[in-house]
Amino acid sequence: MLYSHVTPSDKRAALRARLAAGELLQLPGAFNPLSARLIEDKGFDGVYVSGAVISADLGLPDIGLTTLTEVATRAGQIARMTDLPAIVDADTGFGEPMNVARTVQTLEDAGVAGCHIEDQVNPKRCGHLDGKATVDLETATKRIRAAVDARRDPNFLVMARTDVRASVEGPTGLRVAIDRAKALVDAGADAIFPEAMRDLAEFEAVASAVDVPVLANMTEFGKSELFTRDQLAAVGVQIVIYPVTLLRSAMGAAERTLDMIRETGTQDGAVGEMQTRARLYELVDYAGYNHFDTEIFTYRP
Ligand SMILES: C[C@](O)(C(=O)O)[C@H](CC(=O)O)C(=O)O
Ligand SMILES: [Mg+2]
Repeated sequence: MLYSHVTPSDKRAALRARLAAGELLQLPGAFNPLSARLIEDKGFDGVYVSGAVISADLGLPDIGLTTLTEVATRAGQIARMTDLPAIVDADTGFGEPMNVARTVQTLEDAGVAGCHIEDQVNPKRCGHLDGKATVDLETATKRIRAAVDARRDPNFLVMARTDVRASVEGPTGLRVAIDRAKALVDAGADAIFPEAMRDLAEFEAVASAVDVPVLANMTEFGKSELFTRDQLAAVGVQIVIYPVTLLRSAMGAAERTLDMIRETGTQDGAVGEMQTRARLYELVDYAGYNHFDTEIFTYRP
């Protein structure tokens, strides 16, 4: 009822413990606070808050137009609705090292369990688009060091994302990505997000080169194939995100329903696919609110 009863520091400690135990964690992207409840209800390990989704939700392309305030607010709204840890996409940290420090403290205050900071130039773009440019290693490591120094909860997970694998300007390629991943771990990164890996062998090469958890981004229509949990576990990946999957699914269903209403004059044929009123009420825990007033939950299916 109302919100998660697990504190942000307990969520962070739990996330750390599971990663330290060598588990593989699956984090679907929540496109709103309600979907975070669904992710928890279905037994997932955590919730991802995607920059691409926050941008798309606002009708914007994912090219660094969103602000720290917008991202932290949305991440906080999502994080507070679930007992699961939430990891948020902090893009480039919203500026250079001093901004990164402020970003980390703001995200800590928002109650998330961790974030990732990438080495693209400002303004960034979606990691699976062509034409990306990355900063030099010194700037990339400074961002991570600033993030690590700024956090007040040592369990807040600072993850470094490197986009060099598929960048066209600046250093590029798998070898550079691996060297950079190692340098980012030396700078204090708790985990590595190697963006736009081409195959399982590339994930394996990164995972075996660093002694921190590695994240695999299973985004659709991108540069990486969609591997299964077991395939990724076998090559040493520990965190898997499905960043835009639920938004794409929901928007696909919305489009089909709109077409149906236009074509047939009614949504009746789509009702079977919809989440029922009863299920929605279950997710928002209407019944729990009877604690305050027994007249609130009067709905019977
Ligand atoms: C993971 C990602 O950074 C995101 O914002 O969710 C995106 C996902 C996408 O655009 O499909 C990315 O750059 O990979
Ligand atoms: Mg992003």
